[in-house]
Amino acid sequence: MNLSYFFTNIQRIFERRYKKGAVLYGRYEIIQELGMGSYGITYLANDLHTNKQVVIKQMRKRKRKTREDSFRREAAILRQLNHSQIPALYDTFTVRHTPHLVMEYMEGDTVESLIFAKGKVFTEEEAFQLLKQVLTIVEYIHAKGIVHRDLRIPNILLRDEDVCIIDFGLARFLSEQDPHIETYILEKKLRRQIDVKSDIYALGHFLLFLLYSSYEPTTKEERSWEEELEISNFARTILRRMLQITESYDEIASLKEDIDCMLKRKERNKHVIVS
Ligand SMILES: Nc1ncnc2c1ncn2[C@@H]1O[C@H](COP(=O)(O)OP(=O)(O)OP(=O)(O)O)[C@@H](O)[C@H]1O
Repeated sequence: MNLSYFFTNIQRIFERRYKKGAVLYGRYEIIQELGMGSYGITYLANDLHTNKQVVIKQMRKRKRKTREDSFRREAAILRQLNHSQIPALYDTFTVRHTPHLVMEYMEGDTVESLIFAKGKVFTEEEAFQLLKQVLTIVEYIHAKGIVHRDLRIPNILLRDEDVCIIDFGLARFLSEQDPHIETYILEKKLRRQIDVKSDIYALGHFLLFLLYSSYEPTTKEERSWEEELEISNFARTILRRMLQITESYDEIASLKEDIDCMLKRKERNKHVIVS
């Protein structure tokens, strides 16, 4: 027996992870495990009442108190959000003292798997077009008084032409405070502050991943993104503000305005070149 198989099985027993075919709460039949995050184990399941596929998140056992609070908060946040590009919360239940969330299954590819498994390449224009779609959803989330705090490539997925945002496990109401914020290192602080700027900062890194998808290294020497990426000056200026290298955007609306302006300029330049 190899070591990783051994540890997986120990964890399965300790966490009481469900196997394919298990029926939870007399209603949800497990199809497969999708992954184990820091707070929960996520499954794809079939809702036997509606015959629809759903996602079930089972709270992990360790650090019970923190995780229970986090599950309650995630449920409260999802309940506030009513948007076709955000998973709807369908149900919550507790079995054997373990809370579970049942939510909408957002079928599609995460941006992470598109880039790293499927080799998708984004041009500068495509990257900003995609970012604009994400921003429309994030603007809605902020308008509901919520900040996501985990806008990374595995949590943004593409379903046909639509973008979806998943995993609200770290989301917070903007009215809350994080008592540990001062103990975080700078990078974590910038991502986790309960402020809309954290989402803008995280989306700066999201944008870097999109732009790097078309990057071909010409030297082994590691350089900064500003040296490596060949992007327009306008794109660079926007990115610098998103990453808080220069004065940060205070809200999504002004970032969207800049992106619109940049995309319009690109469109005009295309016509100038053609005519
Ligand atoms: N509503 C959903 N629809 C479709 N897939 C989902 C949904 N929620 C989660 N997933 C998928 O389930 C897997 C596990 O997700 P989960 O959020 O539990 O953990 P994680 O992202 O691996 O870790 P962490 O939460 O610690 O970042 C991921 O591959 C994610 O894409």
